Amino acid sequence: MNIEIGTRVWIRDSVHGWVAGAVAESSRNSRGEQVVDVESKDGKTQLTINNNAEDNLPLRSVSEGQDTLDDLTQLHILNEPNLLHSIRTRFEHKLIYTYSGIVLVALNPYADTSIYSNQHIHDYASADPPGEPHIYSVARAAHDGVSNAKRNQTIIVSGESGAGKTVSARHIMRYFAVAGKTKDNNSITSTEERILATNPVMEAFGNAKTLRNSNSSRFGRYLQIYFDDNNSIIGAHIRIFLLERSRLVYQPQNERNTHIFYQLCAGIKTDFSLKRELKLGNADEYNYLNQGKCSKLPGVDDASHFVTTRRAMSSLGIDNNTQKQIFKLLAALLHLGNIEINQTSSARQDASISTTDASLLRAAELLGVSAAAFQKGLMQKTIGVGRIRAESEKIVTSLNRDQANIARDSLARLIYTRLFDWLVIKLNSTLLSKESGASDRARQFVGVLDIYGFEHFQKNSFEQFCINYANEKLQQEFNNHTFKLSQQEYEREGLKVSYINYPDNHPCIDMIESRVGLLALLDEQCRLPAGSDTGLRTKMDEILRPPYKKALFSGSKSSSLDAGAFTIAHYAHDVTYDVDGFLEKNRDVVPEEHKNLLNESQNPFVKEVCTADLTPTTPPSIVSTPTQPIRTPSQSVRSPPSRMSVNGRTSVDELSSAFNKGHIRSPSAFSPSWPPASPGSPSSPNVPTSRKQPTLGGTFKMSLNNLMATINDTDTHYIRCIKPAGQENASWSFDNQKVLSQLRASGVLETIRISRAGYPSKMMFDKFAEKSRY
Ligand SMILES: Nc1ncnc2c1ncn2[C@@H]1O[C@H](COP(=O)(O)OP(=O)(O)OP(=O)(O)O)[C@@H](O)[C@H]1O
Repeated sequence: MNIEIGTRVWIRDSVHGWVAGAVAESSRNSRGEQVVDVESKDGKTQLTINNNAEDNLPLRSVSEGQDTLDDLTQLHILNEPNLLHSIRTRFEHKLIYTYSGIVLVALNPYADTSIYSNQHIHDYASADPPGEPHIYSVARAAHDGVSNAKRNQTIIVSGESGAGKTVSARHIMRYFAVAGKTKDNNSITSTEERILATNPVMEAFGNAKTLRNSNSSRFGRYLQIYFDDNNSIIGAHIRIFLLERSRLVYQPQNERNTHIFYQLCAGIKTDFSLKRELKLGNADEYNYLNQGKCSKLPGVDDASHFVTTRRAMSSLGIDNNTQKQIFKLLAALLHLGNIEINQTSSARQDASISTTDASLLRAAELLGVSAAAFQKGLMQKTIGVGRIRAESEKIVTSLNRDQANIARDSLARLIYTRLFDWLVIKLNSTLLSKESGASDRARQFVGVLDIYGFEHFQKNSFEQFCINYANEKLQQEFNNHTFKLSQQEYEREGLKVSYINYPDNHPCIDMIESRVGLLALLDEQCRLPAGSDTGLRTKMDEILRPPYKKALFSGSKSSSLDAGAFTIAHYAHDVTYDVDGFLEKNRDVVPEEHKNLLNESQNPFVKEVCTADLTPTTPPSIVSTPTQPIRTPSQSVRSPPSRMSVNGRTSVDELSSAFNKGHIRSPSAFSPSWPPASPGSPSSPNVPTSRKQPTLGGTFKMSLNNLMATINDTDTHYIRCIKPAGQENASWSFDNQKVLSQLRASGVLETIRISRAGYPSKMMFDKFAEKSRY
């Protein structure tokens, strides 16, 4: 390969990612390799051209209009810097959406753009929709898939925290609510109103202020919107994933608990009777709300949000009385967090709680349990020797203060998770009721998946592992889909491409979920009487290293990390995890005392939420009509229908069945016991998990596979949200490095790699002919 003088190229830059340059000089070294001097705004850079010229010195697109293309696959020279440059140039023109083949890249402007009016929806829903990329064109394509092709659709919205997933999902939901109406009659029917009302409710209970986003979703959600024969919306169904529970009892500096608690404290200030009944004060009086030191946020009116949440709950069939019961449970949690746990002066330093502790009395009253039983339940743990067959085989011991604090927090987390799951079941029963016959009329659905993006922090634990595992599964689905589309396109064009070597992340998924994979090893340790995190780490070295040693699994790369660290080479990034706490979180066992306490409650609502056999609503089982693939807004061809049927079981189902088998645990499949607990503490009884007892990792795997089965039966549309601004979230700000790392992690660049494996450059024939004349 010889690069000529004058060739316009990109060179790597540590600050900007890539900078533009041109080859100024060229020579050969003693090995015969070409050496070039590239001139850029920063001066001259010398580079040796080897076999990786495409990566070292990518060519710059210079043709007119290439830097504002609305579909990046039309780039004459498809490479990372050209793609970045185009996205950036469009963003500077205030164009936040760009197609990259089957993916809509959505940049968060952190500013009002006035492109989401009802008029815009009608325009994109019309017979002659605008060609400009928009989230509404993706929604439109999904709508067409349902109404014309009669196939189920999924819109996968992904991206890092603050990238705009929730806002995008809201826009998609609004599109469906408004698109079916005429321009003159925009009145939304009660069905659509109810679907939109799920947003304030789910966000109040599942979103929180974090450092990265003031309205961060602390769970994943798959919302299925159902259509009847006439293509009218008749209802919806929500599945939830991975609710973050640690936030309930602990918030880092400048972060908050879920919004509902602050809304409740602010909202009942003028409702004296409710305030008296709940005995609640200001949010900053509660340990579970004040740790982040931002219980009041400038510009946020929690009281008015409370009104919105209540109104939304009412329209979803949660009447005032039930709302009051919910608030009582929330208030009980706040009082629970304020119980003062001391230690006795005895040699054993047992935990002690005063019988007159006001918070204990209030929490006990609101939960409908006797204060004495409550006090006892928080200070003791029951352990058994071997398999417990009789009461007499149980040993009750006292906890010390730290252990009692952990027990108290784990009870709070359990109650909140159950409440969240109960709420989802409640909403689902209203969104698509069997009684009204709506579920029988359901024909197709559009699913909107709003899921957390890939995570790699300084310290990564079981939570990050689960999230990244979920992202691996989605990436695999994406790779297969993109690969199939490329093949179909080549076939259509009559091109013979015998083999495309695309990057397949199957080995990584296999390492996690195969019969001797990481999850199996984890479950095995959980079932061993002497199982431990270090035991797991040793097993991983023995079993995972040999087959996967090269790229996928390795011990810690950094000597500063302890022996518990291990690294997985994920498709997006290498992530080093800390094995500490994996067993504990995977077991997620509820202490005997907590089961007893909740079982003895005299409050019917507490019993219903915390101990009853929650029977979840299931979405109608609908199989997509096998038809010819349809086209996306960017003219890509959809994947052929798969033979899998829609799996009606929800994540809630799966854990509920675990519950039915006699284990009181959260029915949310993805609500692991986030916070680390000290070994041997009441929340981490070092008892082996029985074979029948489902583990969180196992349930998570099953739920992910169910989700994948659902998605695989649908035509998929991808929205990759990108947060282009730095930490301060400034409006219309674009940081090259930040965008690049998100493009890499989101799989947008993966499509390029797949394209490169086949025919990377695409040009219309007339353009090609014109260009070739020179
Ligand atoms: N299309 C948009 N136009 C203008 N502002 C936006 C847009 N999308 C997102 N934002 C802004 O960015 C903020 C964060 O967006 P959002 O809550 O949707 O992020 P997210 O990806 O769902 O984050 P998380 O994973 O933390 O839930 C919003 O509150 C809003 O201020």
